[in-house]
Amino acid sequence: MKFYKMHGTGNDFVMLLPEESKYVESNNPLEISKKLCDRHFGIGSDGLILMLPSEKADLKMRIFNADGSEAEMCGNGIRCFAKLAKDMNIVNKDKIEVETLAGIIVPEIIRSDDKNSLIRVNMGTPNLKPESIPILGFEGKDSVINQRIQINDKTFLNVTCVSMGNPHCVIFMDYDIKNFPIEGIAPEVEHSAWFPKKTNVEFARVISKSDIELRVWERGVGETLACGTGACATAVAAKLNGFTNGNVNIHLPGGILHIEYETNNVFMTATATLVFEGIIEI
Ligand SMILES: N[C@@H](CCC[C@H](N)C(=O)O)C(=O)O
Repeated sequence: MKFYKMHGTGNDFVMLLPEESKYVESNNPLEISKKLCDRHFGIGSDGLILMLPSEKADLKMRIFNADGSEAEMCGNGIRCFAKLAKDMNIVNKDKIEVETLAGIIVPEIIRSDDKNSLIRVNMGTPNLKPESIPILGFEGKDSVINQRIQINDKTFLNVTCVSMGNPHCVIFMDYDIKNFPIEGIAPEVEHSAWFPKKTNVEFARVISKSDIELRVWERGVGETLACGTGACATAVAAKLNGFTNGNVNIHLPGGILHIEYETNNVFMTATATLVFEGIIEI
């Protein structure tokens, strides 16, 4: 099976074109994604992305995490998706509509060469309703902003929850984020009873009105070098808390994602890169 290995700021994906995607879709995508994403016995990636025909948009994207679970959306993945679709002549325009489980998302290629493209994505409107994230324990409330949450023996003092189609639990802290023991703490949040669909977990430190340092523990993956929806959720959460303006640079281990959030829609701008292509027997 032909595949393309791509990354967006270090968040890496195995990407398939429509013919291979249709095959995988009808042959247990959960198991195939676990196999392809395995860093020792497979190609190695944070997720598997399928490119499929759509009745509602130019194309449909399905994203499977490395553990085989399906997610609603992937911000870094959709930039890679747009680059691959244009470079492989699956679409013949720079701005495309992509059907996802989080609705129609619109990436636009700003500039491009063989390996790298700069892409701006209209990521849609963030949803703050507790039942949409979903988070339990806040029934009847409009949002979960700057809340104190207890998980097992740990108390998180400033938690803000945002859905970008997928769930995000943003925890602000004044801590040396680079040395934060994320592996020992984040899984308890991801799997906590507060989040019936589990959650992505963001550990954020506000550097200035326009810059945030971030590490992300992704649902179904573990720590990744970057998370597009996580960066958007963090930018929204920071603005709601009054920490930042609408235009922020999110500094992640894999690079910088630029996020714009004024009123309704969130826009994300960053690169998408083709690493290599190959053939694997499945
Ligand atoms: N890396 C992604 C998000 C992928 C899905 C996530 N792990 C989930 O389960 O919601 C991004 O760039 O947004």
